[in-house]
Amino acid sequence: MSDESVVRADALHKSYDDTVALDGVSLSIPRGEVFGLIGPNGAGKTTLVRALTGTTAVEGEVRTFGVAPTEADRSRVGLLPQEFGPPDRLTPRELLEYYGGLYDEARDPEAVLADVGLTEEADEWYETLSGGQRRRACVGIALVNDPDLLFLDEPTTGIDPAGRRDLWTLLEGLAAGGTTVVLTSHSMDEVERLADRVGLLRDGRLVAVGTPADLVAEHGGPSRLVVGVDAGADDPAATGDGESGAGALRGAGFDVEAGDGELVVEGVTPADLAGAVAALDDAGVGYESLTWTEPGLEDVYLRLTGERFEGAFTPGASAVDGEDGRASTAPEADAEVGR
Ligand SMILES: Nc1ncnc2c1ncn2[C@@H]1O[C@H](COP(=O)(O)OP(=O)(O)OP(=O)(O)O)[C@@H](O)[C@H]1O
Repeated sequence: MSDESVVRADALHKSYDDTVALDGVSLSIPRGEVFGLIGPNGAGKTTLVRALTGTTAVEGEVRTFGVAPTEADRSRVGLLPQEFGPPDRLTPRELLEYYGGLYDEARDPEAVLADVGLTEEADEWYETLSGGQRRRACVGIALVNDPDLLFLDEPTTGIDPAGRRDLWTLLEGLAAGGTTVVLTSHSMDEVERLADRVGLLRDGRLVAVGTPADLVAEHGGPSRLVVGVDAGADDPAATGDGESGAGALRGAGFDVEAGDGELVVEGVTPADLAGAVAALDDAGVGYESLTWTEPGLEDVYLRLTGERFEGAFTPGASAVDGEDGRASTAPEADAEVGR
């Protein structure tokens, strides 16, 4: 592994009685990288963060800045644990002053408050803040020593969409300035946007590591066109007579799987879309919706963990309304998986 690594782990193992939390995890994270850790509940993400920060003992070797985490210069490391409860009867400003006072040098609390969007709530007790505001305060505490290495265990849980985007912009700026970030999250859009590389943990093992694009290309599966049809109006058993949606699409050369109220065509490229729509229109087939979906990190997650969940948007999905034919972009993916 490279000597340039800010974080390096070799063959980490950790068990709690019969529960294997880490089962041979090795990784190397270079300076300035945002490394996203994803995986189902109980996969070992928090245990890995704790191992990398020296807050739990593990078998194997961990190095941060080339030394054991317990030996590393703590002024260079920021940690936002998954569960962190600072004193309730302090305000965000007081919390930042307090935690900043633990270091020889700390950032100006006002600047940190601005970074995490708490300037207006700076003088309210922590206990009176909303859940998302509390989480922002906790993120601020992790930033107060201006760390070179930042561990964030589910940092945006409970933070509203605008606040999440603000925080993402902040983290992108930190990474651009050379801060190394280890981020665990159940939000696939968060990880897909922020992470240079992603590690997927399952049962204590890193089962895939790569850039989001590489993981999607390798494990994401094909793009899909789903045509929503009135179940009664389309004949799922149609074999290409041109009178049903399935037949029309098959007649145009598409491999169609017909289900209850929907026709699914896999591997449709953007260039194929117009042909599919034309085939349906030419055959006079009525349809309720057309949804074209590119695979995203969420598909990688679902495929590699074998998990399924209902009602989630998929990153990159766009829809064409069957009524007026206008293309529209689906709401940005905000699926939280594994919860
Ligand atoms: N202190 C502990 N004592 C006993 N078992 C533990 C302890 N900490 C974690 N475990 C177990 O180790 C496994 C990994 O837990 P961990 O918290 O690392 O998972 P995670 O991926 O962070 O999960 P989540 O997404 O729910 O936060 C789980 O089976 C968990 O029950």
